[in-house]
Amino acid sequence: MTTGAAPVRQLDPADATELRRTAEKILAAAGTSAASPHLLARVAKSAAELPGTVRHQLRPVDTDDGLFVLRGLHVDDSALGPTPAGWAAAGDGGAVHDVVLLLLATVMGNPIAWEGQQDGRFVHNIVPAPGRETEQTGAGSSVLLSPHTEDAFHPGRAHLLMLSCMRNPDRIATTASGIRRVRLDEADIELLSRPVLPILPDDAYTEARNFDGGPPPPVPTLFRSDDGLTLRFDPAYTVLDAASPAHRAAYERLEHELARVSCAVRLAPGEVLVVDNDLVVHGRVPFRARYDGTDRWLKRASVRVPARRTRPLSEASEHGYGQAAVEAHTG
Ligand SMILES: O=C(O)CCC(=O)C(=O)O
Ligand SMILES: [Fe+2]
Repeated sequence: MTTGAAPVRQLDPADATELRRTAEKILAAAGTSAASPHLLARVAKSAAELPGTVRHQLRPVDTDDGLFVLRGLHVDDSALGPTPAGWAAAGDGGAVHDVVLLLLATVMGNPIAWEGQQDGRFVHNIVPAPGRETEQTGAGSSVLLSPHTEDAFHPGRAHLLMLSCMRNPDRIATTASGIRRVRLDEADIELLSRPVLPILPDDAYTEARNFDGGPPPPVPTLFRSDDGLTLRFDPAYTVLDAASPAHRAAYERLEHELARVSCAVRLAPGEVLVVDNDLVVHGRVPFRARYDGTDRWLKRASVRVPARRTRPLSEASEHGYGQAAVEAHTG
């Protein structure tokens, strides 16, 4: 694993101030950062009016790493309040940062929410939760969160994932591995491009896990899009028994390659990691939660980018385990 390799984009201090003020105004008018038509309409309008310099820093991911770190947002630790003990306790904690992230996400595309996750909010709180230390979700801590595509089980999953850092005193790393950096031979790519392996909903989706509207669809792990190789990968929730020994061996080689090219991103307050969810799998190293109000705290937004062609057309017929992504902005 390497460290410090992520491309950095520096936000102008004046732009950071503008983002903060805009978010404060929106929050004052909406009263909460929870999803509402009023909030979303204000965000859409304000995002369209942001300066060209902000837009430039939020241009699409443009390197084979498939990610960048945006630096320079304001986070005042003393004004933030204690880190909540789990997302359910977060409520409007750090709400102004939710709105800043929603503005940034709206510049990059169309933010999505899931009815069944974190009360349908468009910005999720990623904090360790007592009793859930060993989970393979953002609530976990003591175990390695293994590299995964976000919401890999679903055809409506995000194209971009944005992680905005509120605090991270122990400099705990998010990990990221780009498919364009791995070395695999043609035979492995061919095998892994076959739709063989079902990916089940993760533990954050209780309702989807009880879905009985059809068998889990087998999906390809790799896809050669017009734009280059992309992946859909979540070993912790993949039914590997569905594959032949040769297929499983290829899958294992891919896992090893992703580990080999993995880089560690230790987010600091005011930084936002943007990963292309079709090019990069992300995870998190294990850590010991503090549960004293000073824990690591990230805000997360998921974004769809209209007219992207990085996925197989066959995804359109998947049932998505009865879950539907809600788009923030329509029309
Ligand atoms: O905690 C992290 O750095 C990443 C967690 C994660 O996988 C996510 O928020 O989607
Ligand atoms: Fe994730």
